[in-house]
Amino acid sequence: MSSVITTTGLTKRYGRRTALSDCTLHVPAGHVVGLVGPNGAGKSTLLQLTCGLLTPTAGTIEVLGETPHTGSPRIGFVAQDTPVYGNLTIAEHLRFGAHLNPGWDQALAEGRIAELGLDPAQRAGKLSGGQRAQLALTLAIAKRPELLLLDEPVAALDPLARREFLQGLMAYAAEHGTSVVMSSHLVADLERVCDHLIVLVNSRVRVDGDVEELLGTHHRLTGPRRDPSTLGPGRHVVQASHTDVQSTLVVRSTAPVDDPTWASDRLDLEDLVLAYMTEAGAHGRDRVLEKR
Ligand SMILES: Nc1ncnc2c1ncn2[C@@H]1O[C@H](COP(=O)(O)OP(=O)(O)OP(=O)(O)O)[C@@H](O)[C@H]1O
Repeated sequence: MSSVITTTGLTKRYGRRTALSDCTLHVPAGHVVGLVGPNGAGKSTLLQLTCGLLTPTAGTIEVLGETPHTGSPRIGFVAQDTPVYGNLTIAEHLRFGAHLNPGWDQALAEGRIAELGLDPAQRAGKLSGGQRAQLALTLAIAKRPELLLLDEPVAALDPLARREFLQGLMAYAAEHGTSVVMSSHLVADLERVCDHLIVLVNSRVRVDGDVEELLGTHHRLTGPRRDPSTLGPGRHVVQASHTDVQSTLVVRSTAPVDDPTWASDRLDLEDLVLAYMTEAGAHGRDRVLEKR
């Protein structure tokens, strides 16, 4: 499977602060990828490295087969603060986009502005936060990029606008074969649209995989209290909590857990992400339980 983003040992430090550490990833082409993690985990840093706005401190990154550089017409990037020019009208933004981008699709841009009910003569500075986000997305997709990078694109949108935005994005990506990487804290939204998930915690990649496969291999086990190390080989305990009498584990395992004293449930994506975030917060390290 071809990759749109390949990183090896990718590390970014700002002075003494490490924003991204030893990150090795293969983001498959033609997918909608969710990028999640707590505040400060390194999501924006990874997206900015991907579009060439930042350069690595160590390690390598290749995007669409080349070293990323700013201004690439092959990459559309919508930053977290959805930058637009307050004094320019929407129509002027579109003209600016057409001037800068050889593959600019004016009909797509105008059609989207009309669908959103926005007046092309309106100055961007007078738009609401959600409307600015929609304008920024329109500018990014009208470039007809091969890869679309969106940093918390739905944060400013109301629930209905969010659903419409995500449905529109999926339809667009499927129709044009565009790869999308989208960061968000709204994991339930991502579960509806993403088929690949990356979880960053404490500057490190904790999960990188196909959503279906992740949901199929993670389980919540509940049973009488015991030491999780009795689970056997090949089981990665992501999160463990105990009362006096009961243990609850979130486990990653390819083989079924055949001990009948455990009750096993599937997780949704939000539970899965929270398990990785909670465990990292509590212990800050992996706990892989292998029987020797
Ligand atoms: N320009 C900068 N100078 C110094 N430190 C920075 C800079 N940008 C980010 N950082 C630090 O790098 C770390 C990762 O930040 P980043 O913005 O990538 O996280 P994030 O996962 O996108 O967070 P959020 O969900 O809050 O947007 C944080 O500790 C942040 O304080």
